[in-house]
Amino acid sequence: MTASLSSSVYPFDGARETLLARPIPRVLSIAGSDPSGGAGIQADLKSIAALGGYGMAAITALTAQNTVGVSAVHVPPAPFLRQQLDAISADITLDAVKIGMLGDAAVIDQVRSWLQEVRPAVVVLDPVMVATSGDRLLRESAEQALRSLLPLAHLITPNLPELAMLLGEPEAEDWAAALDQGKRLAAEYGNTVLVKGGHLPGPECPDALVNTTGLLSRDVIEVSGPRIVTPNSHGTGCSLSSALATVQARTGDWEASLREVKPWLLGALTASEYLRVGQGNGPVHHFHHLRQAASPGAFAAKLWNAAAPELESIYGLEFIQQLQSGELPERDFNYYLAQDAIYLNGYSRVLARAGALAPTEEEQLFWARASQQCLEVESELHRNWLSTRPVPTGTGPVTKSYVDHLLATSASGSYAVVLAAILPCYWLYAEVGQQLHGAYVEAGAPADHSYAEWLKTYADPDFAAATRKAINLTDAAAIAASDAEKVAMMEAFTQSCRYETAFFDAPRLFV
Ligand SMILES: Nc1ncnc2c1ncn2[C@@H]1O[C@H](COP(=O)(O)OP(=O)(O)O)[C@@H](O)[C@H]1O
Ligand SMILES: Cc1ncc(COP(=O)(O)O)c(N)n1
Repeated sequence: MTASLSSSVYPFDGARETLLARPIPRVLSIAGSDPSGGAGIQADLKSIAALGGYGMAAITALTAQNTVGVSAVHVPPAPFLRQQLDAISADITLDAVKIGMLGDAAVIDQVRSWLQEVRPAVVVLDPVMVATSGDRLLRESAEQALRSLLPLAHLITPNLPELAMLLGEPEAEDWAAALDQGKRLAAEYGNTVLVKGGHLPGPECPDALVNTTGLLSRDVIEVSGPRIVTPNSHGTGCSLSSALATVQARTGDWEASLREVKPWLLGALTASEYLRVGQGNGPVHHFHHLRQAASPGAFAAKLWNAAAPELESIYGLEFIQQLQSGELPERDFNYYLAQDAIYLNGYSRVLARAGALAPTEEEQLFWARASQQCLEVESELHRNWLSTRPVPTGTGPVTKSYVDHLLATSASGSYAVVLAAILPCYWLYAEVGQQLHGAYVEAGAPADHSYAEWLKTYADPDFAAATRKAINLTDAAAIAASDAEKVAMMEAFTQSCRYETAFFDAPRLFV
């Protein structure tokens, strides 16, 4: 039983593969090479790394170019691009894909059929046609083929000439006309369009996410910023699109991604003067922020490494295996539920404490809501699950120790340390829940499974979103924390992880 069970509960290669957490997103750029390092895959790899991702590149075309212009383009045989793409996707899970220069229709065909097969979770398409210098990077005859790629992208990031060309219209002359075109393109292909203001005059340089299907909080989300007076705009479009792909894989939220990427790009444009590369339109400084702060996602990645062995232990527990197979004795399940209700009451107080310590109103609201939801789940447990069962009433030893640990941390720890103690209950529970629910669905969602109703509660997208947010807030708190505080965060986090495991194992020991 154990063998077949572990393969169904545990479809991936150990706890290393996680369904929710992408602290270091694996991002593939499918683009052309710019040997001067400012645009194309070179800009993409720098941008992906600058935003905390792991970058990969499948090269569609080689250009001979510098900051002044493009002198030659060589497109290798398209089937070889397909070999590159297959080699990557056969081995590596891709959290996001960014597509840039494609060169010609044969290349586009290969990319299209590969995308149709692999269906990456995040696809950002920068429909590169003409370089800043005015040189063509896509054959005119391939423009129709490029349109056929649009339905396979989640986000399209055309500049104004590209937006006009995709619609077959004259170029927009002001921001209102550009937004109007963006809306029409988004409606035509059912995806999100990023309308970019780089090619318009004026002191402001706005960008806007446009989607008319209700995916965003509004049809148009504008993020403005000052226009930097600089000739160094070579590769801004490439850098923006690959940075967005990376952050989107981490946050799952286009608006939040743009709000994170836009200031970074402004910093890169502002600091471009320090690079002194070339005589023409120089590149931007992708790593301008490096000395100022640790990269986003880095601390969350460390936490995840600490949690991975614990997750492995959880999947090995008899309780989890029996819950999955349906063979869990009812009295064990009842004990678990009763302890969970007691735990949630204590946990809710600690979430409220996080709200009290939060540095911004937005974070305060997030934790205050979480605290309230926790009490609501507790009363639902009593109403729907515990009222009809014979359950022990006292607080078990593991529940007591876990809640005491959380309360002690919340009494004396900083905001960052409290978040680190809180996080495993979100993260490990969400991971275990997704695995259990996934395995249940894979087994055909049998209605006669003793715990079918319970397993179904694990498929809650709101909880997954809240977990992602809790991870990001903890990571952000770590960036602002001192070294000593980071050590305390790691201790609080690992201790809570151990209690998570012990909590699932408690029915075996104490019933
Ligand atoms: N001078 C500038 N100052 C500030 N942001 C800029 C400037 N030029 C371009 N950007 C930003 O760079 C990104 C790329 O924009 P754009 O130049 O319109 O596209 P592309 O590089 O594809 O031609 C956008 O986010 C845009 O707002
Ligand atoms: C290989 C390659 N890909 C894309 C661009 C466009 O970059 P930009 O529009 O910023 O000049 C470029 N110049 N070279």
